[in-house]
Formats: sequence, C-alpha cells, structure tokens
Amino acid sequence: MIRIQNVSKVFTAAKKQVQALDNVSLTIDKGDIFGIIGYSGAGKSTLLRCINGLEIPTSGSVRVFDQDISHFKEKQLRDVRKQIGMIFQHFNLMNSKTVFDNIAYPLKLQKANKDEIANRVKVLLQLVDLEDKTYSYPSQLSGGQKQRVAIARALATNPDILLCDEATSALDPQTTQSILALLKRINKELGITIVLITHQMEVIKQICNKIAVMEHGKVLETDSLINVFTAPKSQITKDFLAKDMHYERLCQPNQGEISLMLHLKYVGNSTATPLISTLSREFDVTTNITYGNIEKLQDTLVGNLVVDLQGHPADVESALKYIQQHIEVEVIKDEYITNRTSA
Ligand SMILES: Nc1ncnc2c1ncn2[C@@H]1O[C@H](COP(=O)(O)OP(=O)(O)OP(=O)(O)O)[C@@H](O)[C@H]1O
Repeated sequence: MIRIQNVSKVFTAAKKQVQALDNVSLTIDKGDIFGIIGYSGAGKSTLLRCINGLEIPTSGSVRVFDQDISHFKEKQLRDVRKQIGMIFQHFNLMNSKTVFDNIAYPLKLQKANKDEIANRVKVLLQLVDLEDKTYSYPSQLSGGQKQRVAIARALATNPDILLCDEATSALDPQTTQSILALLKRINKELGITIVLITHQMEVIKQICNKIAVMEHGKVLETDSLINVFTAPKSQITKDFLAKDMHYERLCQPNQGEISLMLHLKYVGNSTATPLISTLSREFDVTTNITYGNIEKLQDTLVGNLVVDLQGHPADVESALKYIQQHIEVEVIKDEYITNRTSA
C-alpha cells in the first residue's frame, strides 16, 4: 500500500544543509498498524509527511496506492490526500468552530450536501463516543476528547490510511490507552491502515504489528513487532526496550564475587521454563529479579526478565552457560562488575 524506496530529503535552512532522511526504504502493507520510533530529530515527521506529499523527497520514490507521488503536482496531491487522514500531537482543531463544524469541515470542502454532512458527522461522533459534545467548542474539551474530535475529522472523508504524528504525546497515560484502543478499533473494524510516529516504545507495543527504528535520518531496522522485541539488532532499539523495562541493579556483589546483569527473553511456550529456581538450586549463585513481565504481543506471549546473577566467577560463568543452553539471553549494562575492595 505504501512503498518508500531510497528516499532522501535534504533541507536547506540559513545556507546550511540538513539531511533529514538518508536513503530510507520501507514497505507498509494494507491493514498494518506501522510504528516508526526514534528520538527527536531522527526524521520521523519528515518521513510521515512524505507519505501524504506534504514533503517532496530530494531523491527516491514514494509509492502510495501504487502511484509514485514524489513527482505529483499540487492538484494530484490534493486528490491523494483525500484518501489519507492525519492527526497531530496538538490536535490542530479550529477553536472558533464547534465539534460538529470541525468534523464537517473536510466534507464541506468536498461540497457534500447538508444532509450527507449531518449523517456522516453523527456516525463519526458515535464512533469516537462524543455525541454529547456535538455543539461544544474545543476549549470545553479535555485533551483526549480533542484528539477524538481530530480522529473523527481525519476519518470524515473515508480515508484508507491514517497518519498519526505523536498523537498521544500530549496525553496522560490513561487517556493514551483509550486513544490507542480507539485507533486499534478503527484499524480492525474499518480496515484503515495506520502509520504512527512516536518516541515511546509503550505506544508501539500496545498497537503496532510492524515497526521501524530511525536515527539520524536512517531506518536502522524494520520488522514485525515480535521480531524486533525478541531480537533487536541496533543499539538504539535495545536502548528503547531497556527504557521500557526500567531496570536497575538492586544490590552490589560481595567481595570477591562478580555480578552479571542479564536480560532473559522468553517467547511462546518457553515462558513456562522454571529456569530461575533451577539456577539457585543447581549453581552456587544468587539471582535477584530486577524486572519481569509477560505480555501478549500480537497473540504471542513474550516474557522479559532482567536478573542480577551474583557469585564467584566460575559459578556465574557456569550458570550463564546453562541459561544460554535453554533460552535467549543478553548480557546488559556492564559485562562484569567486580566488587574488589582495596586490600
Ligand atoms: N522545514 C525544515 N527546514 C529545515 N530543517 C528541517 C525542516 N524540517 C525538519 N528539519 C530538520 O530535519 C531533521 C529531522 O526532523 P524531523 O522533524 O523529521 O524529526 P523527528 O524525528 O520528527 O523529530 P521530532 O520528534 O522532534 O519531531 C531535524 O534536524 C530538523 O531540524
């Protein structure tokens, strides 16, 4: 549905050149909820804006609905944009217009008649559960309600694609959950392909089936959510995942012992492996669990356990070998921390 091939974008500002996108290639299929994650300045917004022709690549091609839009004229781009809705971090509603008029606006531009507009707005307000706010003004709404109005407006013209530019970044965690649930429902029930950009792994994890990780204008890796979560390739992806897990060392090893912080990854049935109890029983090591969770990602159980393994070097080595024979494990943070007090 969307095929981005070797796209680069260079901006020139104050006689300086900024390479916002550097040879980016991505494929987004119909029905995907595709998440693009990266830190500020990675090029996410520029890439998203290339999909609806708000930015034109310096080189490369952007194919949407099987047409290369990178050379389209403004009139052709306007037609393509009718099939692509967009929502933003700060909602971009018209404050002087009611909820009804905000949602009706794209329909009025399309010269729909009064009855068509009234019917369509009613359906959309039902979809986003805001019928009781039909004649309210944006200033009378909460952030989450404003984003619901923005979603209804973006869907007014029945688009096939919805682009979400940091759509939940200005919302509290609970409201974020409800907006993500709404996006998921829109994807499932209306078959709308969603492309979202974010700097929060939490958001990606909740709803995306595929993901791309960006840094300095480049896509470092792109794969299914499960593959990226269970076998991240780039350091920045590992950093995002680590941040999502909030782990830290709970205690320091005793004198002469070493400590190893490990990330154990369980996928599917291996979640049941009684590994930790075996470690304490069979090897002379202590294991402190500093983080643990099991979650369902796209119907697959994925478990993450961060343990601090402590003991004498030979025992820790044997325990590590044992773990490696059973599940995927990554040594995180410092490889070895030896607590040697000066003699
Ligand atoms: N119109 C522009 N003119 C000049 N430079 C730009 C323009 N738009 C973006 N840039 C630059 O391109 C780079 C990528 O910006 P972009 O907004 O795409 O990143 P981002 O990952 O979306 O960041 P953020 O999360 O902060 O929005 C940045 O260095 C930015 O300053």
